[in-house]
Amino acid sequence: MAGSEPSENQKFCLQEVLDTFKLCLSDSKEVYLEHYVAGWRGLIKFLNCLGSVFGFISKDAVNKIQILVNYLNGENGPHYVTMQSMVKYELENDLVDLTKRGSHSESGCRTLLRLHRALRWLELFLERLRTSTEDSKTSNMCCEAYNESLAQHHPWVIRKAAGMAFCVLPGRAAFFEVMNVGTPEQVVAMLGEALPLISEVYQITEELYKEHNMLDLP
Ligand SMILES: CCCCCCCCCCCCC/C=C/[C@@H](O)[C@H](COP(=O)(O)O)NC(=O)CCCCCCCCCCCCCCC
Repeated sequence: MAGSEPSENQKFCLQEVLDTFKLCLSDSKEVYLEHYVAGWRGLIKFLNCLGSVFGFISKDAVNKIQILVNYLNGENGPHYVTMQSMVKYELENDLVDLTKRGSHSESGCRTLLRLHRALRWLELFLERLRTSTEDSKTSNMCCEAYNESLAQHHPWVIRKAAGMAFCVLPGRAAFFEVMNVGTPEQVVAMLGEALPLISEVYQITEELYKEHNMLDLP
């Protein structure tokens, strides 16, 4: 179960994240929540390696992951096996605040939407990393990816705090080392393998939310 994944403070390994994203899709292209959440847990490990400045980001992500894990392990767990079944179940049972925050402010659907938007940031950032050169700045790549995605959903104060955190990101070489893959060439190759997987999971989720008019859940 997702709840028994290795803890967030263990050493990060990109291969592991890649493996969990590979497990995310069923034959019929449904997204397994258990593996999606495990993928995020792996990524949070990375964030935790970067230091306490990123604590406020990792805290929010961990909190959201925990909400989903609680549903998954709860009495209605079988409805939360895939994103598709979760959406169906929560909508059919009026468990989602659709226009303004009310009694379902922690629905699975709205919680997952926050992670989904962050996955777009990840996709854009990793693509920049993959095509970067030795003198590229991780802080610039991260900031550009953020402005093109998540920033549009964040209030000024969060954007400001995120911008400050980006400034202390390690340089490209140190960043690649934390990824724990091998030489920069090997990192780039693995990013090339990971990106299509992440991108497919993102697209499927995006379509699902669009189909149900849920891309702006409060
Ligand atoms: C590597 C550098 C990491 C930079 C992370 C970039 C994302 C910046 C996000 C800033 C979020 C700030 C925290 C608060 C957010 C919430 O307000 C906001 C809205 O939630 P609400 O509607 O419940 O209020 N929450 C969110 O948008 C969810 C944010 C989740 C962020 C997860 C970021 C995980 C980063 C993992 C890094 C992995 C890098 C891997 C490289 C191989």
